[in-house]
Amino acid sequence: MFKVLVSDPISDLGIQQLVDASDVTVEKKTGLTEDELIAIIGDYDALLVRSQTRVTERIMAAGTKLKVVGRAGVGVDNIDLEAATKQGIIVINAPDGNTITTCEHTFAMMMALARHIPQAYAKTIGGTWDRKSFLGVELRNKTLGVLGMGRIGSEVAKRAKAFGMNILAYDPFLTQERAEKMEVKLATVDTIIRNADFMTVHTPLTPETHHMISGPQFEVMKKGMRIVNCARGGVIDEMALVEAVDQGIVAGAAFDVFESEPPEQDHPFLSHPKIIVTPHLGASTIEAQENVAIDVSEEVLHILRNEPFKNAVNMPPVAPTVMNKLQPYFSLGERLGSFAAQVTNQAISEIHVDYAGDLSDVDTLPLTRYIVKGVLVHHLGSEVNIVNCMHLAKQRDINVVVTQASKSKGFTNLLTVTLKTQDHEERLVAGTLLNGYGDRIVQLDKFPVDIAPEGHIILISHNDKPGIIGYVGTLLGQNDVNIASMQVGRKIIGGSAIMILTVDKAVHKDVLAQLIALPELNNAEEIVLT
Ligand SMILES: NC(=O)c1ccc[n+]([C@@H]2O[C@H](COP(=O)([O-])OP(=O)(O)OC[C@H]3O[C@@H](n4cnc5c(N)ncnc54)[C@H](O)[C@@H]3O)[C@@H](O)[C@H]2O)c1
Ligand SMILES: O=C(O)CC[C@@H](O)C(=O)O
Repeated sequence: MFKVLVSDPISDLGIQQLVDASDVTVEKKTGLTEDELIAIIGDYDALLVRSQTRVTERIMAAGTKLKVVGRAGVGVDNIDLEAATKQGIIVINAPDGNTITTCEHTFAMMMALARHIPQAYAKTIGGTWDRKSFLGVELRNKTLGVLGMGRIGSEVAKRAKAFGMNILAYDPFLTQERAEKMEVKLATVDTIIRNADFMTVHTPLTPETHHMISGPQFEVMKKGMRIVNCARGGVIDEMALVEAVDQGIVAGAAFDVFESEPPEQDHPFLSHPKIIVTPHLGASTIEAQENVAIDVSEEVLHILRNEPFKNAVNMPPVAPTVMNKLQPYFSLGERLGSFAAQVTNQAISEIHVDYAGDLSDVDTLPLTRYIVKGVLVHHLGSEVNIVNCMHLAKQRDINVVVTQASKSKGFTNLLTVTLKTQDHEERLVAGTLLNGYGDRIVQLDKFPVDIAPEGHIILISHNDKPGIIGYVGTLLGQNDVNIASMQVGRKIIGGSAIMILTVDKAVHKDVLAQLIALPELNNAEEIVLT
């Protein structure tokens, strides 16, 4: 008999199939502290949570029988995925069940913002009949900027058209073709900021999206913009937003999520007349809570019964024979994918992986998954794993093409990852596992190189002219950036060249801008491989 613990309020109807299962007993114990959970978790095979329970490393360690943690919802930021993976506990989520509900909440917020509903309500029930203070605006003919065109962003865009809005959309995976199909205009973040009347964010919180709307963006923002965040706190810089509202740049904002939840009592959003808030209610409808609970319960049953499942967000086991041969390459593959994604600036349409040498005659699918995960994780965050990455790539119209047995260029094994974009840009990164030396990147586009794929890397493209190395070294020194290693590569004297520096810490965007401004330097970008 499997024992399932439900530690957050989750829809009864949704978990009915677990309750009805003859091989499962379900117990509900909500509001437990970490220590209380640790004391009992050893008895359970599965734990079902929403967003309140923080499933920490200590809880996982105490869960000696635990096979699966199920999250009734999308975001898994309350679950320590690394600890789960280490313990061999599968973490699953329910990514589709609350999409429409959250999209509808976004509209509720947008309209409440446009028509000052919360402020007008408060005044009216307080006994003041004030019709002058609450002049609103229509959505019709306004431009809506959508940042993040995944499940929720796409549904928002679809509905915004029915309101007669013009939609500018940005997502690193949104191709021109898909944008046209969805009847939205593909735009850059900068274009959206400068032109939209309303802007709504639907991205996960990743290092790249953290404060993606902050001081510099507010400085150039179209005056009078209204902003909605029903995604994750931290995508928009809260303090910079308050300043922008006070300066009259932003006409109003509606937030369902906060950088820290619940926010402190003195959080400026809670008393600002032009900022309206809800307590993370995006997914809180009867329908969505049933949907996510049904989805997650179904998956928990599959896992407990050793049946195939689909929505795992951490690493599933790989067959031992395959594991022995491929495991040494997993980290290299993921880093090559991540490197390639970070140097590709257009929407990716194809991930081409070529295996050569020792890798030309094995079933490389598990390794391909690590590469695809590396490519996607840069933009999609911790939701991507080696189970769902192929599905996520397909959803975004990204072809994954694998070839084997091409020439290994003298290496005993060679992995070559080429990302192709809708604009026919191609970025190629090749790597090898060198006996005794570990992972190396050995080719970047047309240039042979030799880099350890780790830490902070600065990639510079420049013209092969005397003195450039000196300029770069001096500028980085002036900015307190210590160079650990440096390499230059070129095909012909005086032609285009690249310089690759590994440095000891993160490089500020300003320093990259100063590098780009140096003579003969065409571009400088930072790649971070964790
Ligand atoms: N308020 C709530 O209660 C609630 C409910 C459900 C989901 N959410 C949150 O809403 C967000 C979106 O959920 P979803 O289901 O649509 O996820 P999704 O994965 O389907 O879509 C997220 C999209 O963001 C894109 N993205 C990543 N980095 C980007 C960047 N720098 N700029 C623009 N786009 C970028 C990704 O490519 C992806 O297409 C998530 O953060 C999720 O946790 C909140
Ligand atoms: O209400 C919840 O459970 C949070 C929902 C949402 O943030 C999610 O990530 O699914």
